[in-house]
Amino acid sequence: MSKKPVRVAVTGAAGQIGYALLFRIASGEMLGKDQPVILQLLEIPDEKAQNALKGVIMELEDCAFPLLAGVEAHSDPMTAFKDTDYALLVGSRPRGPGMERAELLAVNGAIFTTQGKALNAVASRNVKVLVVGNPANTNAYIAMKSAPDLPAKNFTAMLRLDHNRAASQLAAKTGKAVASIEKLAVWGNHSPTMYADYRNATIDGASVKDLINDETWNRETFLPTVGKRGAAIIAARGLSSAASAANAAIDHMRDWALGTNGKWVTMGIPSNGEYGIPKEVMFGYPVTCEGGEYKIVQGIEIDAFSQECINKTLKELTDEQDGVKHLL
Ligand SMILES: NC(=O)c1ccc[n+]([C@@H]2O[C@H](COP(=O)([O-])OP(=O)(O)OC[C@H]3O[C@@H](n4cnc5c(N)ncnc54)[C@H](O)[C@@H]3O)[C@@H](O)[C@H]2O)c1
Ligand SMILES: O=C(O)C[C@H](O)C(=O)O
Repeated sequence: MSKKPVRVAVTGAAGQIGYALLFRIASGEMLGKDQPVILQLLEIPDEKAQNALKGVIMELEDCAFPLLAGVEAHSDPMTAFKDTDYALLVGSRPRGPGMERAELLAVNGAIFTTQGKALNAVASRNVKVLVVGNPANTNAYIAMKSAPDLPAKNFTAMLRLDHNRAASQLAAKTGKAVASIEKLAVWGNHSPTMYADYRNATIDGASVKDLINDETWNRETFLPTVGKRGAAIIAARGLSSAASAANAAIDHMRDWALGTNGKWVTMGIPSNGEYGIPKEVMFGYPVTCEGGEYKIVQGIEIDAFSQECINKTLKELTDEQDGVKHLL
């Protein structure tokens, strides 16, 4: 018997990430090739944006996806999020050249108060929320704090693009297949302060740290390359990453919903005090997923350099949190 359709809300659906994301969700790449979906798409109540959304919906229809059980266009989060099982909060302004993501808080932060409240009021009580819009960690924190009737653990931020970027850099450095990399972690904020940590990573069982054996490369090339990759893409494309961001969103939700078979992935999640991070800070952690739940990888040794990196990214996040108190 075929499965009951699930409801997937996507905001910013007519934007560039939306365009790279929706067709893959509708084709079953996110929730499985046997899971029908109803797309509940949100755009701003502006004629141009709503027209663009209509065009995207026409294209979705023209794909005749067997798993697409319905598509709805919305301009109000209170209807877009009704009974939704999954919510991908993409809609918000991207940064331009020369900006840091934190500078977007002033223009984007309030979106997540409104949308958190709407999720609180009308979404499924088990909704899984992924915040993509930047600055993703603090926007996810705002949404979580604006939805007190939903479990805090249901709110997550996207660090998966950083995880995938780090894996790809390590594959290139070692000349090994990216799929063979295990036990990689990215700690903290989706910003240049993030700490991509390959101390425990393995390739076909061998230590990546031993294979590379170059701490200067780690500190002076790898960490800045991964941390500043978003800016490098903006400089090259004139626009922020879209296809790779959509791909990371698919990876994040698929792994959360369907499990990782013990493999470590990175998710931005509200801390419960793990690794000394204060409760509720939306922090990038290595996790494994099973049965629709994520679990932080425990027992990782934090050496002095790692602690220094974690402290730096934590400080940035707590400063961002302090700066949005007026929105909560
Ligand atoms: N976390 C990550 O790894 C990551 C990666 C890439 C991009 N991003 C961020 O994702 C966001 C979207 O990027 P994009 O390239 O798709 O931008 P875009 O400008 O192409 O599209 C954004 C869309 O969101 C819509 N929108 C704005 N406010 C909205 C609201 N309140 N409700 C619903 N829709 C709204 C806009 O009308 C627009 O169509 C940006 O903030 C960007 O910085 C995050
Ligand atoms: O860097 C940006 O502003 C977009 C995105 O967060 C990215 O990492 O590519």
